[in-house]
Amino acid sequence: MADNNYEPSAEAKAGRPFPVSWDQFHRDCRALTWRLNEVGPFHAIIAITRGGLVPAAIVARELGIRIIDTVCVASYDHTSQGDLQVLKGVCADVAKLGGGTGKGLLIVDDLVDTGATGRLVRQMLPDAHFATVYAKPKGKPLVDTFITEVSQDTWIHFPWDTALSFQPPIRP
Ligand SMILES: O=P(O)(O)OC[C@H]1O[C@H](OP(=O)(O)OP(=O)(O)O)[C@H](O)[C@@H]1O
Ligand code: HPA
Ligand SMILES: [Mg+2]
Repeated sequence: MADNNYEPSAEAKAGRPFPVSWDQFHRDCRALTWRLNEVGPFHAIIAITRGGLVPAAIVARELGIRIIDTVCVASYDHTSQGDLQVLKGVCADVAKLGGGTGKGLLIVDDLVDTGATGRLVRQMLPDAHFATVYAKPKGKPLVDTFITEVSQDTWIHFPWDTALSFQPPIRP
């Protein structure tokens, strides 16, 4: 019997796959850092877990930043904005460095899609600089610096979520 409550995943809705290799991701993070180097200096980096952890490590290495905090966010249903839960906020030492509003702090995430996560962290730290590697049109206005824009119907496959596998030829 058909399941009438079936809700396709955000990935299935997006439809257009965009696989990113480790090499490409590293290159894109470096390109992002070149731009951020023009904006800083920053007192500390705040990685939005979990996707922001990898770019944050690369950006921190390139900019020589050693104070790194996390904002831990869990989204249970990616199809609506109300389902985000902050599991851990910015720690007091880092919040103090940003004067309470985030001034001089750099927030890093792998991408913005609908902008729900970005909106949440912006509310927490309105004066922080928000950087992502990739941006989709809906979330783009929330980001201060990003490297590559992809269409809203694209689903980015990050290297930590994927593995090499056989692909059938285009012409069978
Ligand atoms: O702009 P949005 O629609 O909020 O989507 C962007 C967020 O979604 C992904 O994280 P996800 O919540 O899937 O969790 P993860 O980082 O732990 O993989 C991504 O890492 C961003 O944080
Ligand atoms: O395009 C995406 N790829 C991976 N995770 C995501 N979370 C929201 N959008 C995406
Ligand atoms: Mg994330």
